[in-house]
Amino acid sequence: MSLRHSAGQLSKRACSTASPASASPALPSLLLPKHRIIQMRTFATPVPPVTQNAVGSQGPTAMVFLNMGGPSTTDEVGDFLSRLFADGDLIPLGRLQNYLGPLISSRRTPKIKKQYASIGGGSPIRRWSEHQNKEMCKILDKISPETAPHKPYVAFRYADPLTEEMYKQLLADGFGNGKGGRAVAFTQYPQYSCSTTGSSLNELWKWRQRLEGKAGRGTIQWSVIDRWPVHPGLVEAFAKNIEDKLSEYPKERRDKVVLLFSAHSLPMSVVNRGDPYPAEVAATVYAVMQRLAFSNPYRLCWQSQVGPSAWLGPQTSDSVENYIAKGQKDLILIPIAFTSDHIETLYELDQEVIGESGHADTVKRVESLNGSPIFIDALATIAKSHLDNRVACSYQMGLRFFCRCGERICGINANASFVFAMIVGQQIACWPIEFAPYGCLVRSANHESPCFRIVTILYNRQRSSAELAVVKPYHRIQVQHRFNIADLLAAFLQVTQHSRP
Ligand SMILES: C=CC1=C(C)c2cc3[nH]c(cc4nc(cc5[nH]c(cc1n2)c(C)c5CCC(=O)O)C(CCC(=O)O)=C4C)c(C)c3C=C
Ligand SMILES: [Fe+2]
Repeated sequence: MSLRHSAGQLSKRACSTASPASASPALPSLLLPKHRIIQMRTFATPVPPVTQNAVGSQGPTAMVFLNMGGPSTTDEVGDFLSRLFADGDLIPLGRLQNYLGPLISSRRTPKIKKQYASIGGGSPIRRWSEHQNKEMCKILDKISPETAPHKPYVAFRYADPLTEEMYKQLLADGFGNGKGGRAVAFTQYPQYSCSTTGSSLNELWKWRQRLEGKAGRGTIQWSVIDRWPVHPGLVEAFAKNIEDKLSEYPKERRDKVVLLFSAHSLPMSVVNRGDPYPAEVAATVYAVMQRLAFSNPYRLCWQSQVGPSAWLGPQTSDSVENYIAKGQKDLILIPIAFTSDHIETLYELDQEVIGESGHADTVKRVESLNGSPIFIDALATIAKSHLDNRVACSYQMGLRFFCRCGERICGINANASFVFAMIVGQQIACWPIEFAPYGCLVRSANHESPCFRIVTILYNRQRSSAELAVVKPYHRIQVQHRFNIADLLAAFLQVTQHSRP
């Protein structure tokens, strides 16, 4: 079997035709030498893709843009903030979430309303997201006819259209409901954070379970584009906008303009648990500078911290102040972690940082990617290679447990005696259940995710052994193998290291 077949296909096959025993060979293979693992891949049988029409296309394909969203009008600010402060993936308030969340959001609403009023009465993110997705789908129809037609959908975490609304629309449009069909969840955060993309995926998965969890066969086959921090098209789009802005400075000063990349900050508590976002943002910055042949001095700084806790620095506003105080007044601000304009570019950077710098003629900001044709082409290229590769998600997703971001979601405490595993293609990822991704899934009747084949491993702490059980909906757990949990984890790490494409 080609590695390129999606785990979704594997899971569908396993669920619809096989007894639990048919899923077992992949796991023992982890304990085998590498050549045996590769051999096993070639034995498996390819599964034809789901087709929804009779003319040979695998389409339609739903292309679902995930993002946080923003209030389109000032009247929506209250709801936007109350959803945002209710999200424990973004702002973990523990047991006090339901009490403190509404309190903080209602206190914050008047101030934030004024900010949205001053940028034209709302966030442009919905307009840009719909435009970018529509244009990307037009390109995809041309470059990927085998998965056409591509249908654009937007799922926001805190504003309309919410994930629930998008999912219901998908079902109304003929996806799922026994017909299967393919949908790609395409995060619009280029760099992965558990607080952003992670939160959107958990929300998507929650609604998938609610709306399709009991549907059985013919549910939507999901796969995920979870990050794309150094895609050449993204890098080119940023670089082009920077070159355009640099050209506004007189030639003799141009090389000395300091490029100040600015990304939304993260609380240090999130950084310290290993969230990949800071490293991925830095990777984008370095790739852009490489493309610019390091034409200018540059720095990365962080903006928009909220509340009194420690956040990743230096703060963008402090950096600008310091450079100006030292006589460096030619500065270009480059928002590097968001793909369209929003309150942090239009209000915080333009009005606060630049407006209050006293040097609005020499401190400038590059255009956000918004309608950039280079950027929209890049989106199409990223989507095309994802569709071609038929992988469920990036390898990085399997290591999500290292940053412990599933701990809270799962609601199972750290002493839980379960290990959770998923098979991604022919790979296996596993981790203590309290760190499992899509934690809600573990509690659901149907142990199958949109992307992954799920197996559960019951871990017996006293015996330090584990029992692999394939959990089928409405079936008793069937124990199939016993093995040492340390071996299993070691094998997992070995497999992921050796079998990257
Ligand atoms: C990559 C971008 C972002 C990361 C990472 C991120 C993390 C993060 N944000 C908060 C708290 C708030 N963010 C708010 C607004 C907001 N955040 C981002 C992007 C990221 N946030 C954007 C683009 C926006 C604005 C949306 C728009 O206008 O379209 C807000 C609300 C505004 C406010 O009250 O100041 C809060 C609150 C945390 C705690 C966090 C990391 C854990
Ligand atoms: Fe934020």
